[in-house]
Amino acid sequence: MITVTGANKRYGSFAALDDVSLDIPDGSLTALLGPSGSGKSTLLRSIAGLETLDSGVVRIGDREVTDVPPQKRDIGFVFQHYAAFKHMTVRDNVAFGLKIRKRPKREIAARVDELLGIVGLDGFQHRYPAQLSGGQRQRMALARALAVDPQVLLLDEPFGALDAKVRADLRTWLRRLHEEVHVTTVLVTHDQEEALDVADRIAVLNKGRIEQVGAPAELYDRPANEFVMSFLGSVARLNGHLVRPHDIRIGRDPSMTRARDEGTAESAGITRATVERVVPLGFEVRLELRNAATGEPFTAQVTRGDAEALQLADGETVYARATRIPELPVRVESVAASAVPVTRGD
Ligand SMILES: Nc1ncnc2c1ncn2[C@@H]1O[C@H](COP(=O)(O)OP(=O)(O)OP(=O)(O)O)[C@@H](O)[C@H]1O
Repeated sequence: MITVTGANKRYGSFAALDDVSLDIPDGSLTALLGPSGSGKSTLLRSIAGLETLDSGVVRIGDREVTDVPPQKRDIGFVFQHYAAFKHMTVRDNVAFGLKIRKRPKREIAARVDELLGIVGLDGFQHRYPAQLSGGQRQRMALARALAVDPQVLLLDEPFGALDAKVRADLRTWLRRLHEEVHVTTVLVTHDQEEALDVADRIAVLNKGRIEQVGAPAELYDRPANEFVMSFLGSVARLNGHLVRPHDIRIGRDPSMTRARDEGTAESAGITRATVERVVPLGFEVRLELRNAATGEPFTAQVTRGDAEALQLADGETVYARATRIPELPVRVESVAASAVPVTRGD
């Protein structure tokens, strides 16, 4: 277990970490997710010992490490831009930590071969870093971080500099690696899809504070507040409620929800909207709509079958109704406003 308790870090008057407490269970893959500047890297670097907290305590396992230097914390660390030793082969880069620990040569050779197999770099032993692709270089970085059998693996946007396809491949690969190696892993990312895809726990950060911690599905389905809900996926605002685009039903006329029996379209929670764009996304279709009453744009996601049945075209009028409205403890006026600190949950 990694435990951070009451962590504070200021740069001048700016609070990068504002009384952060977080438990990271053994063997988990926890993502620190938040917008740029929310304090994710500062928190990770504090766990690594690369940053000194103004106050607060960091524990790794049963050891308090708050004042322990990074090299004595039993951690592996991978940055976005991994600084490999350019003049060393892949094999020597991965072996580096073991060599300085003066492990027997045979043990080092066996461990390096094993790791290169795990990260899918068999046969690349004798290449130099410049002869690897970006994705291969990051996998070498992971092998190097894992070589010394750290108690904890800390990853700061490790795939951040790679293109979308390579990122997606490496995500799948990291998840499999974690299933195999099971080292407690903390991953910093600003990409909600990456966090939902890879992590078994997510801590959402905003302005130096933790908004919510939980399993991905828990955060997605039961967000603690509008910030978490907006950050974990697309949202639309219908009749003052934040809803997911796939929780919106679209019809050609207001009676689609038995509104006639219940009163006017507005009282039944139906929104009149204009179709601005119909965007096919494979199985689903994204509808870009504009609220006829407020002029606000929003999107709805429907199946291709539903879209075809509706025969939608740009400029047409449709009616939208939320089929599911998550209960949020705090309501604010707009999605944009949810980025200001209103949602502390305390
Ligand atoms: N050495 C420093 N001096 C001054 N301010 C700093 C320093 N390091 C970080 N900050 C500020 O602290 C805040 C948090 O930074 P941090 O790097 O933890 O954010 P982040 O969530 O990781 O963002 P990003 O995804 O952009 O890296 C930012 O506003 C940043 O400008």
